[in-house]
Amino acid sequence: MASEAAYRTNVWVDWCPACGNFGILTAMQRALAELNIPPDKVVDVSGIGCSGKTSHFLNVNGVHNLHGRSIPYAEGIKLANPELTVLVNGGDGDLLGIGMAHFVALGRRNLDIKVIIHDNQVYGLTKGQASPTLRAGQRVKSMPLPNMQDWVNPISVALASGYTFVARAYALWIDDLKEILKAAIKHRGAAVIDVLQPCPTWNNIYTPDFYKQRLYKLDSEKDWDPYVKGPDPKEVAEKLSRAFAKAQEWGDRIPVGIFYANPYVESFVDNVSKVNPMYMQMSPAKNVIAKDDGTPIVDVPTMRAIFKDYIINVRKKHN
Ligand SMILES: Cc1ncc(C[n+]2csc(CCOP(=O)(O)OP(=O)(O)O)c2C)c(N)n1
Ligand code: SF4
Ligand SMILES: [Mg+2]
Repeated sequence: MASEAAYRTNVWVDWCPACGNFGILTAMQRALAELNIPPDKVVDVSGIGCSGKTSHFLNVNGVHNLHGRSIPYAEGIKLANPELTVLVNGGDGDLLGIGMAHFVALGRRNLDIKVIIHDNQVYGLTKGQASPTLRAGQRVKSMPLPNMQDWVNPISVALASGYTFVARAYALWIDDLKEILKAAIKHRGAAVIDVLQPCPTWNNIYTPDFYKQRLYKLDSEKDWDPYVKGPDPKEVAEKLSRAFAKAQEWGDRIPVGIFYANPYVESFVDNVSKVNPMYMQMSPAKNVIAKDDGTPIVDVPTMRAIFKDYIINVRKKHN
């Protein structure tokens, strides 16, 4: 097993004291260490926000990207080099506000990327405005008036978008979060973990005390089993309905754990491999793109040969 320290950078972690992001960072470092994934085989793409700084603090390849655009950037990385473990760390504003369309599109594609939502219900970096996960009528301390818009439920949106691994965790329950992260990373397909993350600086509603009184683990429910056991549409429908029903619980009791996991849906990489059987051996990152003198290599005959049969079959089907 690699050591947790191998995933730490020597950059000063400048989040506020007691910020829930510390728990998320530690859980990620431990999960990667326990899975023994070398840092150079992992990429973390993050957006803009306090959460966006994660890519500086996790010792893997990192991209601190444009606000809301981490998912398409991560998709490009994964498609160019499908052997990498690709993580996205973003805020609730970054992923469910400005970046929402990309969030939905990733679920639909089921591309093997792990999205970690730092869900603090505020725009932390810009001083505590309401984010898309703050409920209507709520007013955190920097808001002059209560929130006029209602929330989006990240679990319901993820289930409806087609994510094949959907979970919620709590940033201060580091061991549980670590285990969920490990399961998400091992899952072949698009995964999302909505991490409830206290922001002690701006969010005076969703505090550790609030969560302590309400959170319960889905695992503790009798007969809770979120994993689909086979490619049976009836079972899929039943597991999805249960997950949707659980996602509506947000009050005196708030569930955390894995809501839904379906390993039987083909990932986008599997689908691309069907179109191009040489994809894994010849993914874009493996291609030599220039000669020693810098002249670009465009190997049209090889590409044509790879796609010929596929194109003939498609034409036959549509003629
Ligand atoms: C295109 C663009 N619009 C707006 C901003 C301003 N901005 C910076 S961070 C942020 C929101 C951060 O909130 P969230 O994504 O929830 O992250 P947190 O700070 O809470 O971790 C906004 C609106 C920006 N940087 N770029
Ligand atoms: S503002 Fe909130 S989310 Fe940002 S670092 Fe401080 S406590 Fe964390
Ligand atoms: Mg936020």
